[in-house]
Amino acid sequence: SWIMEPFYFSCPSLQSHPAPGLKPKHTNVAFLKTHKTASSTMQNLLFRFAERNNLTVALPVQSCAHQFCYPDTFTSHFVHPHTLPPNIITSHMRFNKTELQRLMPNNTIYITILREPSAMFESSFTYFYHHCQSFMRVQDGSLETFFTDPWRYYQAKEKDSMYARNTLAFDLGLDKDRSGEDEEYVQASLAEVEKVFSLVMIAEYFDESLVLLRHLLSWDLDDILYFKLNMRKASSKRSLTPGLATKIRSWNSLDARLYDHFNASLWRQISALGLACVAQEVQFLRQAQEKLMRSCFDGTVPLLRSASQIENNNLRPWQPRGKVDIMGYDLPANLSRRYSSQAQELCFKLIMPEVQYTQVLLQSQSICYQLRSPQQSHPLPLPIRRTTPRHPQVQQSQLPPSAPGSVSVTRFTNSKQTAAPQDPNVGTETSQTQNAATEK
Ligand SMILES: Nc1ncnc2c1ncn2[C@@H]1O[C@H](COP(=O)(O)OS(=O)(=O)O)[C@@H](OP(=O)(O)O)[C@H]1O
Repeated sequence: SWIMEPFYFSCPSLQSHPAPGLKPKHTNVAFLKTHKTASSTMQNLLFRFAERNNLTVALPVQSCAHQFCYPDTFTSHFVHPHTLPPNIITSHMRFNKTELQRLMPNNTIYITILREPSAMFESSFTYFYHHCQSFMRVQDGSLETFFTDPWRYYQAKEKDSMYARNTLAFDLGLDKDRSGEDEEYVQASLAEVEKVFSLVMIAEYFDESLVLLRHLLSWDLDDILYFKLNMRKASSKRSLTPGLATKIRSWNSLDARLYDHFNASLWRQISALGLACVAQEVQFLRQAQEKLMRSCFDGTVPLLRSASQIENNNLRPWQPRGKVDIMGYDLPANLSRRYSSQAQELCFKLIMPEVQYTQVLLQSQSICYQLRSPQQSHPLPLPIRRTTPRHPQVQQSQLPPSAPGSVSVTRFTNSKQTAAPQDPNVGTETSQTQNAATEK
């Protein structure tokens, strides 16, 4: 355990959720991974929980890359057969309640996460600038210009237009082109989301949301430890004037209504558990996190780096094209001398980006599938439709060699490139084109 002292403290139980530890951990979870909302951090936490508890994570077929063929509406055909029947599902998708309910066990708990729309849109505009026609039309690449006349740049029918308006509503399966002033539509949507999702986390109160999650699922504090992933470098961010933030919220008015509603309901749930008590759990969580960070990073601050500076391919986050810099971590070289392989694996997985972790999990689950059904002759899942790897830095050859049993972290930690680190932004022409066509 990485917790400083045994974690006896717990908020008093609610009738709806008995205190964690008083009933078995809930293991069937569907997390709707919305865009630019801290969802990769949350996905990593769920992947690790699944691995620790031998659970099956539904993963996309290879032709969908690492997301369920987003922005198409989710169907169970997008799920890789080697990842069935699932306990957990967490990769990007456009939500489809009926299909998910068909796929997931009956007692699945549905959760999702929202972020304040102006902050979310600013992140999305930078990240998807070269992957969304509506943004690319803005020649000077500035948010201010987009908001001089959004209708001039936005085309509702384009396949990638969901990045440019009400992305959160779209991810939830709603109509991104309805206004937040359409009261009937808003009320029906809020009611539907409330009916399906037991918890809507809020990125600005990520730790408080995790405390609620821990109570909802009867998990331990250890289960909600995380390191922040998929962060932009400070120089890739821009601060918003109040005027611009207001324009962004009004353009994304459906997202704003969703956010305001679920932010208020998060705080009602926190109050019901006890404000002081949630604050205390948050403090324990942060202390445990700091201890874990110091342990993984040799007692120093984490080695937060731009992708091009990360030597280990398996730790490089995917980089969108353009000027945005997505940060990742490198582990100290001497980790293997100081820790057991289990501790190294924890440190490694805590900082493993979405694309690589998805591939690692698919491979390890496929191996388990082979062991369960030995008549299958292929050691790796065969792609339904062969595609060029979506991210130039993640090639099939970089996958760990397949071997029965769990994937060993030492294979990853040794997988530094011998040549100079490759700039992940520089791919072949084919892979660049592929990125443009299919990227997040
Ligand atoms: N724990 C926590 N709390 C608050 N915010 C966090 C956290 N972890 C990640 N982040 C921020 O979330 C942004 C990335 O979101 P996603 O991982 O959902 O993006 S993606 O759609 O999967 O690409 C990205 O925001 P920007 O840096 O503004 O782009 C991250 O910095």
